Amino acid sequence: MTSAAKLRFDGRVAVVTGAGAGLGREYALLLASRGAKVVVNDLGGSHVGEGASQRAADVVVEEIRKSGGEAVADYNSVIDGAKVIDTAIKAFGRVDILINNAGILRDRSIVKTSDQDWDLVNAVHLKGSFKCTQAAFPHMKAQNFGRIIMTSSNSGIYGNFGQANYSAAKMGLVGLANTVAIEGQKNNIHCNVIIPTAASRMTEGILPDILFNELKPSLIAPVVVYLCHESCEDNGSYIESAAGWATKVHTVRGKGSVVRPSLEDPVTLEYVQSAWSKVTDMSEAKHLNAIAEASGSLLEVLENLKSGDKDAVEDSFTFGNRELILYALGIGASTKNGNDMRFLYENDVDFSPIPSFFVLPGLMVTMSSPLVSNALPNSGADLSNILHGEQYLEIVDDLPTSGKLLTKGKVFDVMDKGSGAVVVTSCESFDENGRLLVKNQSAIFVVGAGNFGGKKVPIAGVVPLAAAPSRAPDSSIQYKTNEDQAALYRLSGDLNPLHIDPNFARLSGFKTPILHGLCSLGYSVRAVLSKYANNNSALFKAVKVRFSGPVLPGQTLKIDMWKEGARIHFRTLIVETGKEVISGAYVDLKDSKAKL
Ligand SMILES: CCCCCCC[C@@H](O)CC(=O)SCCNC(=O)CCNC(=O)[C@H](O)C(C)(C)COP(=O)(O)OP(=O)(O)OC[C@H]1O[C@@H](n2cnc3c(N)ncnc32)[C@H](O)[C@@H]1OP(=O)(O)O
Repeated sequence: MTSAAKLRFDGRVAVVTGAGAGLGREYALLLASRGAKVVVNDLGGSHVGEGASQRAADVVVEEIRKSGGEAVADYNSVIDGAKVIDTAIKAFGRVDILINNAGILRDRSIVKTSDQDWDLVNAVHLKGSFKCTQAAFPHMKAQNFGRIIMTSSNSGIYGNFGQANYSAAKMGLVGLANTVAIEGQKNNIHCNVIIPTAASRMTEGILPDILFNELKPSLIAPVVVYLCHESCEDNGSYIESAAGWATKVHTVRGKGSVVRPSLEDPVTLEYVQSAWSKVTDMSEAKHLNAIAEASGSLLEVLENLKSGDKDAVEDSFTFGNRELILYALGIGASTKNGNDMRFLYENDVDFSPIPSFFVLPGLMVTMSSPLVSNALPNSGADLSNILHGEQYLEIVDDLPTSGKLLTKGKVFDVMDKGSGAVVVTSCESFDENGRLLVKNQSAIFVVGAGNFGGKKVPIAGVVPLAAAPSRAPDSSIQYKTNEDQAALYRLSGDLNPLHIDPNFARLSGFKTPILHGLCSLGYSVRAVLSKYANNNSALFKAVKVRFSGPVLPGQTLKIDMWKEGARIHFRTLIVETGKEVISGAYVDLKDSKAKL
């Protein structure tokens, strides 16, 4: 990565503040060595802002002149920015580059920070940079060229104990740069931020020796001086640099969440609490380039609230081999069964997802949002009173073995069943190309939340159960679940403590933890697939079940099946007790000529 021509600054005039030592001195020397005429500004005070001496600036000017460069000294405080810039105009007739570098430290913990400590640090860093920039700006505008650097710090970006005044000033400089960059854009005036970590009189005693020795200002200077070159197109960038390394730094914003159900609703504390994990989720954080993008996305939020889908939520779901295999293990697939290898080994030629895996995106959206509790007028729903009542899953398009799905979910129906309320949610999951892959419809039985005067019967569109034929089952398969089945299954995403924590299970009215309904569903789908589809996932179209009774981990499931054309009716019983736990259920298979 070497460039043929040396980058030059001939004809350019640069003002470097605080150039008597450290970083500023390195900038001044490098600029001068590449042909720039340099104003070496330094008040010559101590690093805590005491005293003044012309020596610091003079020494650097002398150094530049000895090497054949052109430089003048300026001893003004940066707070008198007009005077600093005037030095450049008087000596060289123009100003092209301004590196706001001067700074002091007055470290104190917040309680001990005096007004004077606060004012002085902010005055030198923030006001000084403002005053110098303000004075240089009209000259740059007139010549249609300018390069301005603001010096920030990780102390501002991340905070640092004992540096409240300095942190505030350093973050203030980021804000100042943001606006100067916008105001200068049309006149080719670029303003960028450097976030240096350098060994200097300000960092001595703060950084460990081994690091301090490696943080030479000379290793940062080329990065900053490059930002000042006419060929550098960055404007409004924050560049962090240290020890011969540099990176761009971004602010990012999460995807966020609405914190009220609709435009007509107020924001309540409880709603905020229920949405908090989404508010603080940074997994889909993005950098925004302009304030217009920030306000534009707010308008979109308002439009969505206005468009009426007040209970609509969405979430992303990422999966790959690991998730598919973990799920298969969670519903009892085993390497002992050769035909299960396609679900357990990513290098198997027929590696494929067990289709019931795709209940998970819908489950995750439903459980991670306040959809269900917001659907109920009085009593809310929480993990202690919800049971999975029914599930419908339909595969719409070919299933991938990895990807990121966007799932949109909403409340579809609410019923008052007396002993409880039933909330039906419907979710659609799309791949990254916007292709609809699966539909889920779930009925959640909220124990004790009935009797609110609601209707009892479902609206059209709630997928009905289907009674099994009255003859004896055509076939049956038994699977013994493991004592730790729920402990394994929960790793696929449903972390409801009802399935693992004995105390929580008692709170929910069960003697011991019960198995996830979707785990029993997975076992049942495996039975149908193995008996009627040779474990070929591509033949699976849809499944509908009602969870009519709880299953305990360790119990044996018996799946009775009846084949009626492409529909396989089934029920699932517990062998040890004879109780039916899945009722009115069926799997619809695709025509057997479906592509494999
Ligand atoms: C995607 C989102 C997923 C959300 C997942 C939730 C998180 C998960 O971690 C939770 C779980 O996995 S829980 C485990 C799986 N589920 C179960 O074990 C529940 C088993 N079912 C029961 O115990 C009872 O059916 C019971 C208790 C549900 C109902 O029994 P009863 O109170 O005795 O009701 P009953 O008198 O039989 O019937 C009253 C009316 O309610 C309807 N109904 C009954 N069972 C239903 C069920 N499972 N789903 C939906 N509706 C149901 C009946 O039809 C009846 O209505 P109507 O009077 O109109 O005929």
